[in-house]
Amino acid sequence: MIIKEINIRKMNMTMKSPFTTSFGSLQVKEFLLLEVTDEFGNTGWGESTAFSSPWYNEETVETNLHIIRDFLIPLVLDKNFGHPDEVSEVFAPLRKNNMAKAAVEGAIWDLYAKRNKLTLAEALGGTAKKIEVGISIGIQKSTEELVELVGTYIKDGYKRIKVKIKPRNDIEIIHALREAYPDVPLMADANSAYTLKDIALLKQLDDFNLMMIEQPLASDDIIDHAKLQKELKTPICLDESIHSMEDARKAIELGSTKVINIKIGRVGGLTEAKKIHDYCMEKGVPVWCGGMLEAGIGRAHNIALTTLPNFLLPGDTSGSSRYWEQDIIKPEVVADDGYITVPNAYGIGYEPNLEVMDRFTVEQFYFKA
Ligand SMILES: O=C(O)CCC(=O)c1ccccc1C(=O)O
Ligand SMILES: [Mg+2]
Repeated sequence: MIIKEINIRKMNMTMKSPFTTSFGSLQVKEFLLLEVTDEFGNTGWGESTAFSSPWYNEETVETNLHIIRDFLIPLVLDKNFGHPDEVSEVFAPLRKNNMAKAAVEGAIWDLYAKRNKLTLAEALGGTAKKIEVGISIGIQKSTEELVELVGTYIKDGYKRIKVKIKPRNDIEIIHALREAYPDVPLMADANSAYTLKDIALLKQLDDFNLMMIEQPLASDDIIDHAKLQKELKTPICLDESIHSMEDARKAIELGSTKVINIKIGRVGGLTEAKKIHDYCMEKGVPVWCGGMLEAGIGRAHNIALTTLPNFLLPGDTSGSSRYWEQDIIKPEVVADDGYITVPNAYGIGYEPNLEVMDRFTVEQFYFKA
């Protein structure tokens, strides 16, 4: 397939409610969408998961725009690819900037699947017809409000509840949630808010039968996580620390993690995500699909990835309506009793809703071979 046209949309959408983590609060979401077109007029869509500011990782919407326009597009425009894995190869000499790479590679994966009359899930080798999903809940104003909110999501049927914790907003809320919901599959995500000085406090979490604790220590660490895991019964799951299959290998060899959260953007695209998945499967380490508060295009990519067999735990991919008044795809993603049905249509399986997309597009950049 020859990449003939690329259109970048800079989007600005406001979420229904702010999402608060240990590193800050987010409600207005700026992000990039990419549409690629081949020599026959087939199209594919990708979404960048970088935020406006570099607090989750070092990338931003603006750095992604710079890297995509000035470095990645010249490597793909008017070039011929037999398979999207080759895109990942041509991007490899450029260091990091994984979310920028993933947005371009993701659009080409969708295009590839459509051209070959496959669903994106099939193109990846996934077989699940429906996926189990959980929900990730930000820090709330009070413990009472959190307990109530969690109750509504349990009623909705979400298969796993994840709550954000940070110092002084941890043991008390987990204790309250366990009192209210003794048996619900529950986990906590610290987004790197702790250090090894907090071992005694983190050990208290062992009393609450959590499925796992996500990224308790520094965002670039795998050494201290190994030390912490030796002290904890609760399994550690790494998010921020894993950018590649090599990172996954090292973390698993060191004993820093027992579960891995795979985010397509963080690892540089679906090709690398699949490599991490396959490596973890071989090692008996379960994975699940993380989320970056995506709009419909990114959400659709997450659903396709989750159909691979080692996605053994419910991920963060909730339905569109949990985030947006109106999503940018048709139909919207629906989570029903904690299940999302994998779409049958070719490629990502959802159509772009151009009317809604246009409404939230603030700028476009068009490239033609
Ligand atoms: O609902 C989602 O998309 C996942 C939300 C989430 O947990 C998250 C959202 C923004 C940045 C980081 C994270 C995370 O998984 O750490
Ligand atoms: Mg996380």
